[in-house]
Amino acid sequence: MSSPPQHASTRRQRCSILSLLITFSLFIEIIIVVVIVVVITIIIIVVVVVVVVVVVIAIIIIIVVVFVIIVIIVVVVVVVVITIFVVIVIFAFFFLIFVVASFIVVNDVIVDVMIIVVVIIIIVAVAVALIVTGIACGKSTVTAELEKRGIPVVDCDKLSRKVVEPGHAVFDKIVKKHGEDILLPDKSGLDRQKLGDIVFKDAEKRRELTAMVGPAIFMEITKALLYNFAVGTSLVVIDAPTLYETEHLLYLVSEVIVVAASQETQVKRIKERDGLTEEQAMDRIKAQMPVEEKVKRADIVIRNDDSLESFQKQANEVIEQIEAKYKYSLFVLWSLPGIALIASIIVGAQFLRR
Ligand SMILES: CC(C)(COP(=O)(O)OP(=O)(O)OC[C@H]1O[C@@H](n2cnc3c(N)ncnc32)[C@H](O)[C@@H]1O)[C@@H](O)C(=O)NCCC(=O)NCCS
Ligand SMILES: Nc1ncnc2c1ncn2[C@@H]1O[C@H](COP(=O)(O)OP(=O)(O)OP(=O)(O)O)[C@@H](O)[C@H]1O
Repeated sequence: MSSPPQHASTRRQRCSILSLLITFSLFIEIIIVVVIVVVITIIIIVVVVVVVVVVVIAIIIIIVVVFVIIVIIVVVVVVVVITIFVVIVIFAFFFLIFVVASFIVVNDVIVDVMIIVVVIIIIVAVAVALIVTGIACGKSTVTAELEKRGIPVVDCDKLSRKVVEPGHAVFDKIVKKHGEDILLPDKSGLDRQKLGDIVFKDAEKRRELTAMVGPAIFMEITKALLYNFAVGTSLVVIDAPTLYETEHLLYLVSEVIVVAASQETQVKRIKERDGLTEEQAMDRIKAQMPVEEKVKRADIVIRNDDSLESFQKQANEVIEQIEAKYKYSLFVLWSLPGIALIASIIVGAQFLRR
């Protein structure tokens, strides 16, 4: 009768071992799950932190790089602008010294240097178109239209009149060379027709006269161009009938416009306009390079053998063409240094007066 209780106790023992095992395995499972959850959470946190850190660093790097690039661009632009401005102001100041000095000391070297400096300024800064014609081909008609449109015209024939007025050194040289007979009866100036009759007949005398008058005309042209540079003009037209004969101006110009007419037309117009004889007209025409030769070298040709209306129409088309081409040529860039140049002239003049 003792065996059944033994079985019961054994079963109980087994049951308690089994429940212990189950509890233990549950415990282990819970620990494993907790460990897994903790590990996954840590991994997620680490990944999120790493991603956030990387993104933040990337944003910071991008901001820094963009900022550095902007700073570099700003610094470069400021340095370049200041450098250009300072160079031009210094340049303008030294140029002024040349100008004033050349008025005080008439020294050929200074004048030459000055001219080279002006020529460089003008080539860089101002578009210069040039009108060339034979005598009575019609350039005054074109220049009148240019002036109507506000385009400055430097008229070499007018300048050649100005530099031989009494009181100018060139006037004295011409009188010294040709004697007082070359003066008007009241001695108020040169008898231009008389002088013309002499020089248009004689190539050597014409060459001598050009050598006397030419440098003074060239100085006047450079002064006029410098003035236009200083006030920021983008296009200047030089009216130079004898451009191809003298050639100096060719280095300055961006565009050569030739106004051409046949020889018969020239003679007819000279006779009508100036009251000269056929022979006097031919002397003047022959003194110049043939118009057709000039036509060959031109950039733009305007023919003037027909009616005034058709000539004016052509001239207007050409003017519109060059006006559009050079409308904005460096105006903005150069008007400021131009003002600096004028300021330098005032300061320099006071400096030299001391
Ligand atoms: C000889 C001068 C006094 C005659 O004066 P005038 O009033 O009678 O004529 P004007 O000056 O209007 O000239 C008439 C025509 O001849 C042309 N011309 C003038 N000088 C020259 C020259 N040396 N060679 C060729 N053509 C000339 C002009 O361009 C114009 O088309 C005058 O032309 C003069 O001083 N010329 C020398 C200066 C010069 O070379 N001028 C050219 C323009 S830059
Ligand atoms: N198409 C035309 N028809 C008729 N007359 C004209 C025509 N073109 C110009 N003329 C006249 O011919 C003359 C010469 O013209 P303009 O004075 O314009 O020539 P220019 O080239 O300036 O002469 P110069 O070289 O002597 O200074 C003027 O009297 C002008 O009125």
